[in-house]
Amino acid sequence: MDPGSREGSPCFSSSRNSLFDSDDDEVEQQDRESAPEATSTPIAASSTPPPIPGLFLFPSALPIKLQHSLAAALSSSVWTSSSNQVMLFTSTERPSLPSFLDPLLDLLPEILSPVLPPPLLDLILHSPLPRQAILNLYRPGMGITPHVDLPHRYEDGIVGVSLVGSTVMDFTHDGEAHSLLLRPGDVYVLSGEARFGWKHGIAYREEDWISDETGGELFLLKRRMRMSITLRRMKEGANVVGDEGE
Ligand SMILES: O=C(O)CCC(=O)C(=O)O
Ligand SMILES: [Fe+2]
Repeated sequence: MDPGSREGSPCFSSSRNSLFDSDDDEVEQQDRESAPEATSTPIAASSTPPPIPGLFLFPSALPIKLQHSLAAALSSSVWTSSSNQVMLFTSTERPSLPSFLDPLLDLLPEILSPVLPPPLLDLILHSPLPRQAILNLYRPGMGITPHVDLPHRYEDGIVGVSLVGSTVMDFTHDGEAHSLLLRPGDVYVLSGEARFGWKHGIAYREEDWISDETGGELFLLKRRMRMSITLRRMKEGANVVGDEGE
């Protein structure tokens, strides 16, 4: 089924450059099946977030039942074509994302409120700006090139949700690098410096070196399939498909 043809579905795009045919130098839509270049030597990742201002990790924030229902909905209604990345947008005409995302959106206040500063929380939860959801499917070996999500197109406060399998997200800035283990059910937020100043990416690998909490013992974690849901607010005027407005 093509979710784009569903009655009342949000604006839908699975084509690579529907919204991103711009000369922005940031990487946006990406082919995640093949590594664009040799991957640098991995740093052992840990589940403790690195000291990057504006990076927040909410470990195991999603109840197992919700993880399963989201993964099941993605499998049955989204990953039905060969595409492994799908973008959904809200707009005035289509103010909601698909209903299978509702339980996640409903839970976000409970997860984020105790930790995030109120203005950031407000932007993420209550902004009238249109919302975008990116749904990504990574098979073992797939990744995403280091990038900054387009700063002119998306607001601060990017929420990421990991499902099914673990991966390692790498953060780089001015020669500094950190790696963070993301487990199923984890939620992360990129804001401020972490969102605008640091690149984030996922190396094209089939396994990751992980260090335990103390930074001591290392073990190799084989990647399984991973699904992710990324939620962002689109800046004013950035939701017009085909009109870059820049
Ligand atoms: O899979 C993820 O958690 C990250 C996805 C991402 O960075 C993006 O789509 O811009
Ligand atoms: Fe990103």
